[in-house]
Amino acid sequence: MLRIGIAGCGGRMGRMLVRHTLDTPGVVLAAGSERSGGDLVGADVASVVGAEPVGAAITDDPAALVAGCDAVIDFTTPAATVAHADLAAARGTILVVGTTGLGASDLTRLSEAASGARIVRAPNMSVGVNLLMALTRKVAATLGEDYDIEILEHHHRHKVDAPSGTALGLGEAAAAGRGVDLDAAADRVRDGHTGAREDGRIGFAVLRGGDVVGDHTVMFAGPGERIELTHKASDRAIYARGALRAALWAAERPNGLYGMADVLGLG
Ligand SMILES: NC(=O)C1=CN([C@@H]2O[C@H](COP(=O)(O)OP(=O)(O)OC[C@H]3O[C@@H](n4cnc5c(N)ncnc54)[C@H](OP(=O)(O)O)[C@@H]3O)[C@@H](O)[C@H]2O)C=CC1
Ligand SMILES: O=C(O)C1=N[C@H](C(=O)O)C[C@H](O)C1
Repeated sequence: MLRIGIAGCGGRMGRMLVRHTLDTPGVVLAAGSERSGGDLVGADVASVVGAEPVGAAITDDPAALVAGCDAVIDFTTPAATVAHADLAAARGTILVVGTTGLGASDLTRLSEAASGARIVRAPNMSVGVNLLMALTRKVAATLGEDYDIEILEHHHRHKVDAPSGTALGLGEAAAAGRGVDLDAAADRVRDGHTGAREDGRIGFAVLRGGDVVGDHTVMFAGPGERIELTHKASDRAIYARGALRAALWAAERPNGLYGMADVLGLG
């Protein structure tokens, strides 16, 4: 049995992960954490979904979380995630990272930590979105620059980072298909008198509102036609199932930094 610890177990994804850990064969709910001073600290981790106690109290000590399980699943904040990565590397604990909004220095910290731990990081753990990424790369590689690439995303009103990690991942896939660097090609914001669209750009458009779980479209707008590849999430369970699959997959792998394409065999 793989002992799972859920970082940020009181959050939207944290609760979904607790529920799925309780219901998934081969894993056991062993630990959970919340931010220091949070109301849930000290409660049984299963209580966040109203389930029978599992005998593990929610901690606000990240070291205790990492020490109390074989695999931490982390959908929290960039600052918490990099701290978990350092601790996971020191103990050889598996780390599955769903947190988005990580900066370049955070990603470097995760890479360094992966010399001491198995880390799976993905901005989206669903099977559908990872297939969409593979399709996006293929379509971008097939079409020429006369097809303008625009990436649209819509999320719930509580989301704090933009564009979404998934939208940026789709941008990376499109850029890789075209053989260009996303940082150089991306138009992440447009406002005012921007001038006409330049060839070769990859544009982003962000919507926030309501309780939308996560919608993403990659549009290839060409002369006389448009191709739109769309994924719409209606249940956060797709991310929780992917994260648990990643933890079980990583348990059989050597230390290193992996993505969902590795877990799903799409690489
Ligand atoms: N990769 C994927 O498939 C997916 C990724 N995500 C990403 O996951 C992240 C979380 O999303 P969501 O669940 O909606 O957000 P929430 O804000 O609902 O959940 C985050 C939780 O982490 C807690 N937290 C914050 N800091 C710490 C800390 N230092 N230690 C322990 N817990 C902490 C928060 O507590 P508090 O409320 O007190 O701050 C909160 O309970 C986002 O980055 C989101 O983009 C979301 C869905 C799918
Ligand atoms: O914050 C969310 O909710 C989501 N975040 C991830 C992202 O930034 O892409 C994944 C999913 O879209 C939901």
